[in-house]
Amino acid sequence: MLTNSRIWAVIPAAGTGSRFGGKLAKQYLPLGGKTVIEHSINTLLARGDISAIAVALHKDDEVFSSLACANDPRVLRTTGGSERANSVAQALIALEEADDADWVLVHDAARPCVSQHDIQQLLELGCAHAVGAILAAPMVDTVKRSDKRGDIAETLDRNELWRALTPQLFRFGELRDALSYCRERQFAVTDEASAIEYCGRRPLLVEGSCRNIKITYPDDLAIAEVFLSGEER
Ligand SMILES: Nc1ccn([C@@H]2O[C@H](COP(=O)(O)OP(=O)(O)OP(=O)(O)O)[C@@H](O)[C@H]2O)c(=O)n1
Ligand SMILES: C[C@](O)(CO)[C@H](O)COP(=O)(O)O
Repeated sequence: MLTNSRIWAVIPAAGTGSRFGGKLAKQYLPLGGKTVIEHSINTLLARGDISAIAVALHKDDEVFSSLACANDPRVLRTTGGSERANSVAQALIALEEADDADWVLVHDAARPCVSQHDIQQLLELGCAHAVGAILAAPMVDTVKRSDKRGDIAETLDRNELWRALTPQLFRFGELRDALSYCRERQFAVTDEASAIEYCGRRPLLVEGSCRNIKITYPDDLAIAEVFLSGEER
């Protein structure tokens, strides 16, 4: 057993996909015979040790209820907010039975290619860590910082740089309080780890597959199709 505490999950799915474009939000686009979000949710549902999954939906969402996973007794719905962090905070509130010491995995609806292997690694290492952990991918390119004109200001040491992925794993109460702390101070929080970091804590980086892409632009969908095609995950 990974932990004596329960494990819950949150799927922020209230975004409008402004960078992707199109009429239908990217989480509902078809991908390998399902929608993008169904891959993300089904991969978590396939684990028997997740007590429930709270999905944060856009206030005008009319699609989610038509998906098969919407009828799963472990899938709860709530309305998200204008920023991703607000959507996550709302979803935590929806998990009414969670205790502060329980663990919660937060995973973007828009990351349909996450593997069971990477989730298992995250849980094994994260539940053994004092703060929690996130999946992340080491930087493979040479990285530049630009100045205001767009000229190169410096070349960064990529050996210290990682791209933050999801899922991200934290104690339920600590994450709720960290998000609230940052919201009150209007700190920019683009992932759960940054909220925890603002509170002076240092989560663990767990190396995950670079196939765990976020569908952000249209080309990403074609890449995800290739990653998911006929593959044992
Ligand atoms: N207010 C928001 C914004 C984003 N998300 C979710 O957070 C994940 C990652 O966000 P991103 O890829 O930025 O999605 P969008 O906000 O939809 O895209 P964009 O920034 O291009 O508008 C997605 O699953 C998205 O649905 C959310 O729940 N609530
Ligand atoms: C949480 C996240 O997926 C980590 O990379 C990301 O920060 C969310 O997406 P956004 O593009 O920053 O909204």
